[in-house]
Amino acid sequence: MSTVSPKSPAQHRRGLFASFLGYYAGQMHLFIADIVCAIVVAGIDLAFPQILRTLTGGLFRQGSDAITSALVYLLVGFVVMYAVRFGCRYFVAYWGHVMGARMESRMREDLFDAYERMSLSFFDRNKSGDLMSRLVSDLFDISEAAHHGPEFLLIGFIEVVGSFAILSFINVPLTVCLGVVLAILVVYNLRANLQMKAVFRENRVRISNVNSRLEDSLAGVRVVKSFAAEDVEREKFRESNEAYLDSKVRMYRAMGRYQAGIAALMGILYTLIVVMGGWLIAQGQMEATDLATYALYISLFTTPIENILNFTETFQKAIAGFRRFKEMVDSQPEIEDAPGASALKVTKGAISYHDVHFAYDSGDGEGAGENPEVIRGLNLDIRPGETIALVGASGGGKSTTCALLPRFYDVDSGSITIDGQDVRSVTQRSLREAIGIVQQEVYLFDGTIAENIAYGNPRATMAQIEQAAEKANIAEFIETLPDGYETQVGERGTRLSGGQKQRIAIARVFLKDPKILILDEATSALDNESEHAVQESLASLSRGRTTIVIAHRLSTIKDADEIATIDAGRVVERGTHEELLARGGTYARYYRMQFEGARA
Ligand SMILES: Nc1ncnc2c1ncn2[C@@H]1O[C@H](COP(=O)(O)OP(=O)(O)OP(=O)(O)O)[C@@H](O)[C@H]1O
Repeated sequence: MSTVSPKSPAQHRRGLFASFLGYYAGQMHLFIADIVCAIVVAGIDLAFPQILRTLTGGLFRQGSDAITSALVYLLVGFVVMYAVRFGCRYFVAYWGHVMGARMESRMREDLFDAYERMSLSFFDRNKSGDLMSRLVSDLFDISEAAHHGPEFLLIGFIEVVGSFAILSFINVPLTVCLGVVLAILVVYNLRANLQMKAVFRENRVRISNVNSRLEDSLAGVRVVKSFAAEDVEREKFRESNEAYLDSKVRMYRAMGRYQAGIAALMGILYTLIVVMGGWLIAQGQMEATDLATYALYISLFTTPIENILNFTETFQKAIAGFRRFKEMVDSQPEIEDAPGASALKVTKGAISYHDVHFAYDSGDGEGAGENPEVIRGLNLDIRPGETIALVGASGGGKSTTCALLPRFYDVDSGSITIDGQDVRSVTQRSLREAIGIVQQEVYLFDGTIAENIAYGNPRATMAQIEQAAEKANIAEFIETLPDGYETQVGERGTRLSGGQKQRIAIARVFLKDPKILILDEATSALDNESEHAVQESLASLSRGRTTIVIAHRLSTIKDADEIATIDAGRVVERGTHEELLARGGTYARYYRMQFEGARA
């Protein structure tokens, strides 16, 4: 399992906040300017009703000449004030968003780095749709909160405190009444927030299910088409889409109730103020101008509170998103280089498995001991330059045996050595550089043929790429293409045949030129003709390299130097093709089954 250092909840919250603040680094100038602009906007908004109060209370009661000359100053003053407000608003809306987008971009890079760092078992446990939704929607929520948060909170705080002070100055009894309604509003909001949190969480899970469904269906589109299973896929997608819709409906119901509740409270507040204010005016305890000004300040007082309360939705999503983000970027890969690990030195290419035990971690929280062992005391010595074929029943552990060599997973006990060096004691980079893998499933990246052959070696020259293609028996085909090596292979190599993709994968390994080779059912998916061509390329690739081959078609491996039969995670017999046939054991039985099956 990935590990996160244990911390108390308070420490965890502080750490989370500190690391969130860390993403403002390098943007401080924008952050400060954003805050200054926000303060200016809040100040101007606060000043306006007070100016109006002064005018209606004093100036507008003087003669028309005095009003006319004052209006010119007033006009100039208002133009300047609103021009400044316009500039500040623009800055907050534009640069504030840019700042948020830059933070989001940095977080996206950090998250992608974390994904790249993770061991294979992490990807066994996590759905790619979920990982994608973290990269897209979570980070968007965080960036929104990062830039709107300080601005809303600060403008809101200044307007609320400023207008409350002015409201209290204008009329105390009315402000007491306002305070009571405000207290109810806050309690109401806190309760509604608790309910909404659960709805948001559910909503997030549902959208990641939709993403996973979509991912799955698009990745398996060929299987879908070949089974004419579009309706099945549609139905599965409809289910997760409807579940998402349901959760959205619940979310909007909760939000609707919440906002309607706020509107009702505001209605009650205004009614109370007008009735109480009217009564105070009738009693001669308040001026009509003051009541009008009071009403204007109420909206300055309550609008930011509403904004802040509404913002809590974004804020909550951002907190949940940032927590998930941090959990991911702080996770340590299960497989790491040992302290002081040295580079692997392959002198001859001898491989040894010593009493290896291994179980896949099911990721359900159980300890490794609870998971069924797939490799159970496997011993295997492979001589330098030898080609050894692993055969055996499906699920016996052949692919797992191979996956342990480049440390895609770590053994639970026992050890694997290359030229006497434990694979856990050397750097993963040097280990994986020494091993070339050709699998049944070839993955080509969207790009040109040349880019795909040179994958992992961006410094490869065109001559080297062509030479690798030559050795893999694919150069001739590439040269017939109008764009040659610059031909786009399409997403996952969809524009190429299985055999062509396979030979491009082989060319990749030729270019890499590793000392050790793993061929995991590299030809099983091909027809006889393609298999023959690929087989030739593989034979030339394995020359002079220690090679482990897994193949179900025994005809393709009978030329191997040795064959090891693996059953239930152990090597049960080993020898040359002839020796094993003569022994009449498991291999001989498989061979007869396939041979007779082919003749039947
Ligand atoms: N990533 C994984 N997570 C959990 N279990 C796995 C994983 N990969 C394989 N297994 C399980 O490990 C066992 C051995 O699988 P493995 O692929 O090594 O067998 P194999 O001999 O190569 O089979 P085949 O010939 O069918 O490819 C199987 O029971 C399989 O279900």
